[in-house]
Amino acid sequence: MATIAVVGAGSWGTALSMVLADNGHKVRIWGNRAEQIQEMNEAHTNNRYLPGVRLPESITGYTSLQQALEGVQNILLVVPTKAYRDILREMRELVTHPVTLIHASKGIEPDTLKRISEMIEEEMPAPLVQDIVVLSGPSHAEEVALRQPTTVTSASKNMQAAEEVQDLFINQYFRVYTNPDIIGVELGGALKNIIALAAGMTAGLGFGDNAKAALMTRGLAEIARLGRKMGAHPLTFAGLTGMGDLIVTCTSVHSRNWRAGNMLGKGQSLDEVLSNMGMVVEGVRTTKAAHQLAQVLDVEMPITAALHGVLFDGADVKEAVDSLMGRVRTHEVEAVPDLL
Ligand SMILES: NC(=O)C1=CN([C@@H]2O[C@H](COP(=O)(O)OP(=O)(O)OC[C@H]3O[C@@H](n4cnc5c(N)ncnc54)[C@H](OP(=O)(O)O)[C@@H]3O)[C@@H](O)[C@H]2O)C=CC1
Ligand SMILES: O=C(CO)COP(=O)(O)O
Repeated sequence: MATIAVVGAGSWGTALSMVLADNGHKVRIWGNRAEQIQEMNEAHTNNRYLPGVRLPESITGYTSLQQALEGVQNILLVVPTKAYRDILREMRELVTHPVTLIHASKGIEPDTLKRISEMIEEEMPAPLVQDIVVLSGPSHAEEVALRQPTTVTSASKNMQAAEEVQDLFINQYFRVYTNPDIIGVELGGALKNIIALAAGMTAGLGFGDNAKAALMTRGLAEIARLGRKMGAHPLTFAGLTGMGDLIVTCTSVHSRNWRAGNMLGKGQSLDEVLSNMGMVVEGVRTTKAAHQLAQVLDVEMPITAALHGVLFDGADVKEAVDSLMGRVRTHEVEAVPDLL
């Protein structure tokens, strides 16, 4: 059994710590708020992020990053994407031997247009980090913490590392597959948040399941279009980290992105929505990044562009829907014209 450091004590870091603890591993979870770490160590709860859930006693909270990381072989990084650069810079001063860095976050950095594994490579190059493994899939923390059946994917350029991470996490309620397509896995997890925001918005406007299905299907088409251009394997988008995560995020009451979109659709401002949420809504920054990527790589992403207009350029939500519905008519499947 291993000792694993989990950096990030929010909902997902805590739920994944529970999976590791259930598998017999010792977990050192790091968070930056002393009162929260004290609660985790003494009451074995994390009520702000997972209310009503009791944590296994083999999870120990740390406020010292140095102590949490000392001597471990595996580090699981689960902070919001915007915190990555700072935390990685702190970590590189503390890590003394080559580690496997597992990340379970979902986002793309605006302006640099980097995926998370690329940020890790930049900030903690080899030999500090031996392997990078991404853990992603349709998995709301609230359900994992109740030990409800969940499936995810472990992706790495090094399949042996992906399999080692599969071994750490897999159990009877948490089934882990492997996939070598780290680009597709990271993009699917990050980009579905954009579509979930849009799906929440249409629900907020009072539209029904037809609109939701349209967004999910056409959303997947534009995710795959960008993904192919970025070197992902197209089939990854039909899997857990593509279609699977799109389904769960666009249809679950747990999704922060869907709920944020819903509030926007009902007329709240972006600032109001983000301050009421109290948890990370990754899709907002990722919309900015994906819109930039679409422009740089010349990929058509109409839903992303419409959402970008609403979030950052003051466009009206209803008008954004009208403009999407009124686009120039086209084929559904891009390969079809070649076949005719
Ligand atoms: N929740 C879920 O079901 C899932 C989430 N994810 C992904 O996991 C990542 C983390 O999300 P999640 O745990 O849900 O987020 P939460 O909002 O639940 O928690 C965020 C955590 O990160 C900490 N944090 C925020 N900013 C910083 C910072 N600058 N430095 C260090 N720590 C910071 C917060 O600390 P504090 O409390 O002090 O603010 C908190 O512990 C996201 O990328 C998300 O997309 C992926 C799959 C499922
Ligand atoms: O990624 C997730 C589920 O797989 C969590 O989505 P939200 O961040 O929208 O809650």
